[in-house]
Amino acid sequence: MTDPVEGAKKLAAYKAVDNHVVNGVIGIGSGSTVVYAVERLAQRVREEGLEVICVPSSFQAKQLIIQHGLKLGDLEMHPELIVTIDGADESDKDLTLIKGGGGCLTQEKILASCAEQFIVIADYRKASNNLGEQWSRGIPIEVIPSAYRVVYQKIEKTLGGKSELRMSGSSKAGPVVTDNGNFILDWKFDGLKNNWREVETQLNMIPGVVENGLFVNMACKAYFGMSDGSVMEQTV
Ligand SMILES: O=C(CO)[C@H](O)[C@H](O)COP(=O)(O)O
Repeated sequence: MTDPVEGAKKLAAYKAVDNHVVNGVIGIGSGSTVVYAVERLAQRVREEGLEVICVPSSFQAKQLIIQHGLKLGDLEMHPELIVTIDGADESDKDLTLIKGGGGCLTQEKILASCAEQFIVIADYRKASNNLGEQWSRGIPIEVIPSAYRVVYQKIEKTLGGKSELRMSGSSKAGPVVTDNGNFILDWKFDGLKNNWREVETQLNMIPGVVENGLFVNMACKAYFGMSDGSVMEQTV
């Protein structure tokens, strides 16, 4: 693989799957790094007879599971997961994450909360000391469509910063619509906030907010693929 970023994603994903997946029910996150995790899972199923049921966090994850011929499950049938493996947009020194760059934060947080172990896989660009150092697109917040304006006004009034409604771009006129039929606000917070747990709670207390992309005290380990071909492991 010549692209260093893609190579780094693959290294992290393969190592996490090798170190953490045993027979059982697995949560599958979303994004481009997770593609490699599903690829490795499918290899292990073929080569080692690994027996896993995969619970997806998004339409994309469901498609990946099906395309690789893996067993598909859901939280109604399998509310307890041995591990969830997912990417991140940024991860700080405490493994507090920003997630939701792909708009799937709500299901991703649910799957993370149902797992004995929540493992992060990412390339070297995602590791930082403090949130906001690497990821400049803000904290994604899933909102009920009719409330997007009142939510962003309330966020700006209580927490400052600036929010933007995420737009679809050239493929469709209008805003991004999540797998749940909602909108996404990207909140660019001002400066450094220290107490992310409090911020996460404050955001979720605003009527109209479905969930936000701050994952606090959820991840137990992160694997970062590095540009030199190594994998940096971070544990809390
Ligand atoms: O939170 C997510 C999607 O909602 C992704 O995990 C996050 O955006 C990272 O994606 P990628 O692996 O493509 O860098």
